[in-house]
Amino acid sequence: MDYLADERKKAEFDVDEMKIVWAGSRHAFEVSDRISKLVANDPGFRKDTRTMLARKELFKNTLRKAAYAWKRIHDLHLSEEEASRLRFYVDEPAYTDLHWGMFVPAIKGQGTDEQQKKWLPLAYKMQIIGCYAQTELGHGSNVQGLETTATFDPQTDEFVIHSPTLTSSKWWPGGLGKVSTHGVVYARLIINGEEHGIHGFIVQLRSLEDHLPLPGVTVGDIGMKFGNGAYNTMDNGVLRFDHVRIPRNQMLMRVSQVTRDGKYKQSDVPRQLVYGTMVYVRQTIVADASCALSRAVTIATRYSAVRRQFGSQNGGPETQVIDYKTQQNRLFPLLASAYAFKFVGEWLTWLYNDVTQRLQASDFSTLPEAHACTAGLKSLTTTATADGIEECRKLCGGHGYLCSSGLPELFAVYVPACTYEGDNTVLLLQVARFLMKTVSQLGSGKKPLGTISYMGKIEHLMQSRCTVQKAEDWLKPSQVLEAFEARAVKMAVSCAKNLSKFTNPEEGFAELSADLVEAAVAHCQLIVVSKFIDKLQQDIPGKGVKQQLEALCGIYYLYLLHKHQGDFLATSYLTPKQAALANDQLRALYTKVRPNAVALVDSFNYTDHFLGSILGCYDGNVYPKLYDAAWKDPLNDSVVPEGYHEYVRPLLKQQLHTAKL
Ligand SMILES: CCCCCCCCCCCCCCCCCCCCCCC/C=C/C(=O)SCCNC(=O)CCNC(=O)[C@H](O)C(C)(C)COP(=O)(O)OP(=O)(O)OC[C@H]1O[C@@H](n2cnc3c(N)ncnc32)[C@H](O)[C@@H]1OP(=O)(O)O
Ligand SMILES: Cc1cc2nc3c(=O)[nH]c(=O)nc-3n(C[C@H](O)[C@H](O)[C@H](O)COP(=O)(O)OP(=O)(O)OC[C@H]3O[C@@H](n4cnc5c(N)ncnc54)[C@H](O)[C@@H]3O)c2cc1C
Repeated sequence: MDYLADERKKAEFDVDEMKIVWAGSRHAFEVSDRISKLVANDPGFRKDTRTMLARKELFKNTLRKAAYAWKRIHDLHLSEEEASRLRFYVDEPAYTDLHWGMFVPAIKGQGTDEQQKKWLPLAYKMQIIGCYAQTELGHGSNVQGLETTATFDPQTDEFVIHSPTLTSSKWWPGGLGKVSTHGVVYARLIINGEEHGIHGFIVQLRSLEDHLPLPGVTVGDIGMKFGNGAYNTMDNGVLRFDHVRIPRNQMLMRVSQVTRDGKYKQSDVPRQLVYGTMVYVRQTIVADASCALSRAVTIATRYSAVRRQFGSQNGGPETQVIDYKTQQNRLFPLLASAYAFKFVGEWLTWLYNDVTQRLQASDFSTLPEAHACTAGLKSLTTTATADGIEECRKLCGGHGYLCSSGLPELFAVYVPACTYEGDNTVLLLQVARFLMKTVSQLGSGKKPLGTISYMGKIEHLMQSRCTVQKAEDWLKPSQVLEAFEARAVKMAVSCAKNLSKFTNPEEGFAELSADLVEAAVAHCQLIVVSKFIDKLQQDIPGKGVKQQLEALCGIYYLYLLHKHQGDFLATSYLTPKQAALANDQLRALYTKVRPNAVALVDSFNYTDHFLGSILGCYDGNVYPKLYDAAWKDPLNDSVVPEGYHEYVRPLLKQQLHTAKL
């Protein structure tokens, strides 16, 4: 029986068409739909006991799943797109993520043609397994501060890789702890006593015969991480080198080279390309944020439609908690954010592909913007998604705290995304640097392009005032864009003015860094809002689909406007009355979205297997499932628990000395 059938009947739009919008294309939908069912129906990919397994058992099970996934990919002749969908629906972090997601891209992006020819075929067949070994015990954010050394030995034509201190131990790389045979290891290049900065080197870590560490290599897992199950399926590792020798041609030499006679040469590509793998992964993290958030929102929305508390009249049913405005005000902006992040993720993938093509044609002009966009949007979307998952847990009340809700594990797996691939604050400071540079160049005749083109309208934006007179005026895209542009430009200019008061710009930057981070957030929010609005300019078929997306877009920007009202008011673009009208419009949009809420999360097309949540199951039959699951918990295997006779019974039977106690 479908306990959510009434909700589904209320939908005012074509859910099948919305599924295609969400997937990106009809083809993408068909692939995704087919692979999600394939995974859901395969007992080899079961994951319902994951939070109950001890680490060793959990890890072994992940190794089994990864091998099984690889076999299925081969047996079924899956394409790259299908394999990537399979990884997504298997829904378990594993060493394979780092192999495919960072090791291979690092060789592709930073290796010469010759190096790619040698290493990629081995990596593609998984005859070697690689990780990305950059972070150390002492330094993660400060890449220039890494201590591992790679010293060129001209006698033998080798590099000597060494960990000179405890803090130079590699620490965190995923897949390193127990599985990787190789790593792209980042180290300070030293030639003839002279330092040449951080470079990547392909280093073999373990024997391909018996998997033992090679001489001079000390390697292991760094231990349990946050949450049950969760990211503990991954072997994040520690690694030390004691004068390990590798051939000279294992330095990744696309960006710079070391010749046989020990000369250091720089190609005509910018040295920042050494950071290229991080740009790539940040882009994939943005594309992934909408998936994690939409998953949590699906659970919270379906459950909020099932759950009833208070409000019974004349013995009738109580109120569905989704009908409380407070619930809507917490839930619907997250639903809207999931869609917003989907569209900005699609756009960022386009931007990344564009910059990659330009780099191949030696056009490096858009690299700073690509860096700022990937860094800023990675920060914005992961922070909002991690916070959003936790909010969804609270939206589900007490039951949200049960592992069977799926939300605790989802949060524990997701939250490190705020830290890995760049701490979110550190990344926003990169965006702020980019903004300050842009503002400082405004008078120079250099036209700001792309996501900072609005800075070209600075004079207009500094003076313009909001013209909204009634709540519906907040539905005009041009009005909304101007509001977000004026806020972003005014915050950036205010920071730049304050910075100019310092004689030492670096000191000023450090002192004003909290304001700079806020200016960076305003800029990134503008990007997300503008990409959502751009999406709505496209032809979107299907009854009512565009209207629902317009309502969600409105919720996304009006919620931000309400939350950051202080910024908008402080920059004098808005009056308090106009801010209040924005809030009136926001409430009106909640009412519009309410009957469509369940259908809007159905449009994500997630299987029950993928959701892994009793509260979010498609049929909404929550209570019997919760009740049954409780009895299946291993603690209920026996009526009287182990330890009763040892620890509880003696307490119950003790003779107290003081009867008054
Ligand atoms: C069980 C299931 C099994 C299934 C099996 C299926 C098998 C097959 C399936 C195949 C499917 C594929 C699946 C793939 C999945 C992919 C998923 C990926 C998973 C990802 C997991 C994440 C793991 C985490 C990894 C990491 O964390 S790696 C380490 C990351 N580290 C950081 O991010 C460090 C952060 N710090 C920095 O980036 C920098 O140092 C800094 C930006 C802070 C700069 O600091 P600094 O000020 O010192 O700067 P520099 O002097 O170095 O440079 C300044 C100038 O350079 C510019 N700059 C800086 N960075 C960049 C950049 N990245 N790009 C371009 N330019 C850059 C600055 O702007 C400065 O420029 P200016 O001088 O002009 O101002
Ligand atoms: C689950 C997980 C997986 C990972 N996988 C990998 C991997 O595969 N390979 C790899 O190489 N690394 C990996 N990492 C490491 C990760 O990239 C780093 O932890 C991350 O870049 C943050 O660096 P940090 O740990 O040095 O943090 P720190 O920089 O020490 O941050 C600590 C605090 O200091 C603040 N801070 C730091 N610098 C500044 C500044 N300049 N201004 C203001 N505030 C500042 C930060 O905001 C933060 O609040 C992984 C980490 C995790 C958690």
